[in-house]
Amino acid sequence: MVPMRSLLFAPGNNFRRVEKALSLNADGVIVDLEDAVALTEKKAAREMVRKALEIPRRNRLYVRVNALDTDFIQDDLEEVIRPGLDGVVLPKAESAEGIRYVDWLISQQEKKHGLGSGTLDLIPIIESALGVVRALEIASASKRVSRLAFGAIDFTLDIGTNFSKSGTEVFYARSQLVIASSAARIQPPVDTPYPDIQDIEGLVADTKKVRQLGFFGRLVIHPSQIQPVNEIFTPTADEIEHARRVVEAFNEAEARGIAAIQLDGKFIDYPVAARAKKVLELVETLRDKN
Ligand SMILES: CC(C)(COP(=O)(O)OP(=O)(O)OC[C@H]1O[C@@H](n2cnc3c(N)ncnc32)[C@H](O)[C@@H]1OP(=O)(O)O)[C@@H](O)C(=O)NCCC(=O)NCCSC(=O)C[C@@](O)(CC(=O)O)C(=O)O
Ligand SMILES: [Mg+2]
Repeated sequence: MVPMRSLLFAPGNNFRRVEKALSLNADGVIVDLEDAVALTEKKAAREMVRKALEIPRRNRLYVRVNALDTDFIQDDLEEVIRPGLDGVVLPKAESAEGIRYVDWLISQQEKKHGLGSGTLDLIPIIESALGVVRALEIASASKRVSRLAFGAIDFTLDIGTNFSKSGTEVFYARSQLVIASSAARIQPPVDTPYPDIQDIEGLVADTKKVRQLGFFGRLVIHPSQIQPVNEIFTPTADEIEHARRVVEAFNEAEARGIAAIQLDGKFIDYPVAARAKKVLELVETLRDKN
């Protein structure tokens, strides 16, 4: 599993920002060809993505192409899929057929550029009512789909409201993405960008809330959002210590034929121990990455 705690967007027509994004500690960078790029700049932005692929980096590099209902997507994919690109982010994903079509377009480019078949990752952004309703079929449409992402600003526009600090209006959609991802056996979803760049306290509170809902990782739009988001998706020393004790105590009990014990007054059984093992696995993956 590739840990994707933070995915930083950088506008595809602003090379300085793309360069800077690639030098920061976001787990992934998404060079945007869609909404952050004016119609007149779309072509130039594709060239920037190719230039960006030559920059040494520690993070995974994705490109957000334009949506399926635009005239841009085919050329976007043709002109930006090159060795070094890790994946494609598809905005406004609404159907399994759409995902399969994009999967096929990506496969053509993989063949053309000598990339292994299926190497490129695909992250659909669910940001409409129809996308939320069809989340499971979108998540299951191609082996290439590693995880879904949520886009709350377009989503709330679609359902006729706005993305509020309380997030009441997106609670159902967020949970639907978590459940669909789990049912499709893909990675947990990545949450929407938090638009109030100056409100780090609000970002932290909202991100802790979505972690509890079952998300892993968040789209970010400004360098100041990377560290707080990375921290929330990194187990703390106390969480690691607790997970170690749970696994140790459970393994000992299991060896004696017991599968229900208590530790510090709390009940431990198979699913509790499995959860603790997952925490330790995440710690190992993050260690391998650094
Ligand atoms: C918001 C703002 C313009 C503010 O700029 P400002 O210049 O005022 O910020 P400052 O604080 O002055 O920057 C201080 C220093 O950081 C550098 N710096 C800033 N941002 C950086 C960055 N991202 N990457 C690298 N570097 C960066 C800057 O260059 C400067 O560097 P330096 O000069 O060296 O000091 C800027 O952040 C920005 O462009 N963000 C990305 C916007 C974007 O890609 N949006 C599209 C994707 S979201 C989307 O589409 C979601 C969704 O799909 C979801 C839904 O549906 O819900 C939808 O539809 O909405
Ligand atoms: Mg959007």
